[in-house]
Amino acid sequence: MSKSIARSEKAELRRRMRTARRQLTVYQQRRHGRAATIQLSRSPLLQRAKHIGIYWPMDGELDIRWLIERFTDKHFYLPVLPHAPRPQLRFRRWHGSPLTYRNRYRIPEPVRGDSLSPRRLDLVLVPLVAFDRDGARLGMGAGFYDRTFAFKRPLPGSGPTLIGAAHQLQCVAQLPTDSWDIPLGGVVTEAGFYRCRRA
Ligand SMILES: Nc1nc2c(c(=O)[nH]1)N(C=O)[C@@H](CNc1ccc(C(=O)N[C@@H](CCC(=O)O)C(=O)O)cc1)CN2
Ligand SMILES: Nc1ncnc2c1ncn2[C@@H]1O[C@H](COP(=O)(O)OP(=O)(O)OP(=O)(O)O)[C@@H](O)[C@H]1O
Repeated sequence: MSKSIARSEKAELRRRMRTARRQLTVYQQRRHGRAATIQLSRSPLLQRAKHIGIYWPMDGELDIRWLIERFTDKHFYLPVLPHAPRPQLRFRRWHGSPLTYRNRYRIPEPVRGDSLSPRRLDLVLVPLVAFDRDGARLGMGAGFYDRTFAFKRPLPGSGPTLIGAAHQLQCVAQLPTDSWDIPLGGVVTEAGFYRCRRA
């Protein structure tokens, strides 16, 4: 039996995982990013997808931007923070070129380009702070991805498949889940590509 993580330990876990991933060397970062990109490249899920949500890595997150160079026939989109009153992320087309605008968390965003409703993406590669084998995800704590993909809750097979992307060290024993959490359909790390049971 794997040990469960108590709800009260979430903040501490977030701090610990963010520190651990930031402390990876540049060399480890590159190796993990390349290995995970290769894992994804082999997956029929990625091969079949046309419209793919990706992210601009920050704070030691796994860097899988090589996918854009490898799959020039696919359309990639970056998350754009919502403006009140709408609480969901939008996804804007990105061709891989440098970006100058940064949002309030200092994460680069494209300022022009087609945006696509999150429902119309085929696959979303989701950044995360920690994950477990069942597809539970701990994020930065603002609930953006959960709110954006809340429409999947009553219909888990609808919309895009959500695949977490992380370093293997971000894998933990069972995370506590909340009613609003949207489970991941899988997770990719430098060590492999796991499909999860719950989604
Ligand atoms: N690369 C990447 N892009 C992403 C996300 C992510 O997790 N990773 N997001 C996933 O949801 C959204 C941004 N979510 C975020 C939520 C909270 C904080 C945050 O708390 N940042 C600071 C403190 C806040 C501040 O400076 O005002 C921190 O580092 O603690 C950052 C991003 C959209 N884009
Ligand atoms: N579908 C939703 N409707 C309303 N509020 C939501 C929804 N999903 C999440 N939230 C809110 O977002 C807050 C943060 O959620 P949580 O701690 O699970 O974020 P996270 O998944 O770690 O962060 P993120 O997705 O930004 O990386 C929760 O307190 C909750 O109130």
